[in-house]
Amino acid sequence: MTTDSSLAPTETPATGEQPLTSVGVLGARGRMGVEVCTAVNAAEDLELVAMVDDGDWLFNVADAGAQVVVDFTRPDVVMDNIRFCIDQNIHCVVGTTGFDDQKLATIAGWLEPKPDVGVLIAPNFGIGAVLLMRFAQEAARFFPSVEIVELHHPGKVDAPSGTAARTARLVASARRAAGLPPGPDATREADSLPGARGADVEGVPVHSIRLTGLVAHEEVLLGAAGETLTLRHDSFDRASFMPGVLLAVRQISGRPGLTVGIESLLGL
Ligand SMILES: NC(=O)C1=CN([C@@H]2O[C@H](COP(=O)(O)OP(=O)(O)OC[C@H]3O[C@@H](n4cnc5c(N)ncnc54)[C@H](O)[C@@H]3O)[C@@H](O)[C@H]2O)C=CC1
Ligand SMILES: O=C(O)C1=N[C@H](C(=O)O)C[C@H](O)C1
Repeated sequence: MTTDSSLAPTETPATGEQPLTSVGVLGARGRMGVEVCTAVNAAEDLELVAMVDDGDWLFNVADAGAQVVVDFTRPDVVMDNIRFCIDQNIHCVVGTTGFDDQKLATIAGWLEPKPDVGVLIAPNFGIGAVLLMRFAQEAARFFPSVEIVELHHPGKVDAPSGTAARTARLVASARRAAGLPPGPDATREADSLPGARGADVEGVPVHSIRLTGLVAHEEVLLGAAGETLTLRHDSFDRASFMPGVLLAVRQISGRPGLTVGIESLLGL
């Protein structure tokens, strides 16, 4: 195991005499699951011991002795998977989206009697996306207008994206802390078609685009008198998420309890 936060996906820390960390992947046949299995297989300090997808026996991960489970499944099944892992004393690294405060509180409750088990839930493992969220949070109080556009492949099951929802919440919270209204400074009252101004996440409009050819992209547009600032992140390939996923897999056993986002792992 390493605490090295170096993020090159192909870089494998020297293992010496250290035992391998056993990893199980849930959603192993999905777009992200396939990529995670490849990344774990390529890491010399990790061992892929179980690949589970819909219809497979979930106990496979426990039977195979997984110490860490990585979940990239669906918002409607992920809570059951996390509950199972906690019950089995297996650490959990979760990329699946769809978490609100209530679900996070439920997981924290499940973890109470299990002080050694770690669950990390990150709406985005891409380093650039994490930085985009941080930059948006920093910029929010300087601009009266802020809107978010997220753009994804058409197979995505949820909208808005978990990343966009979290970005909006972080922006709204930064604005509240500065004594500002959540934004935007434009009205929705004259909209002739419902939805024309996007979804409202804590007062921040979020617009979702689904387009063949895209992978995962987000823009935060901020406006003030006579100027705009556009922050944009693009994941052109799912490989972009793997350094963050592997970092979390390597660190989770040293981080018991619930962690949201990989910011703290990156020293942010
Ligand atoms: N946090 C991050 O950085 C990222 C998060 N995601 C999120 O990850 C999730 C999965 O995304 P994709 O891989 O694109 O979806 P996908 O639809 O390609 O894959 C999901 C897989 O989960 C499987 N599955 C469904 N129910 C299951 C169950 N009960 N047990 C085990 N496997 C089950 C499906 O059969 C499928 O193979 C989504 O919520 C997405 O938003 C995606 C990319 C990056
Ligand atoms: O489904 C995806 O593809 C992605 N999902 C995550 C999200 O909803 O934010 C992360 C990234 O945007 C890719």
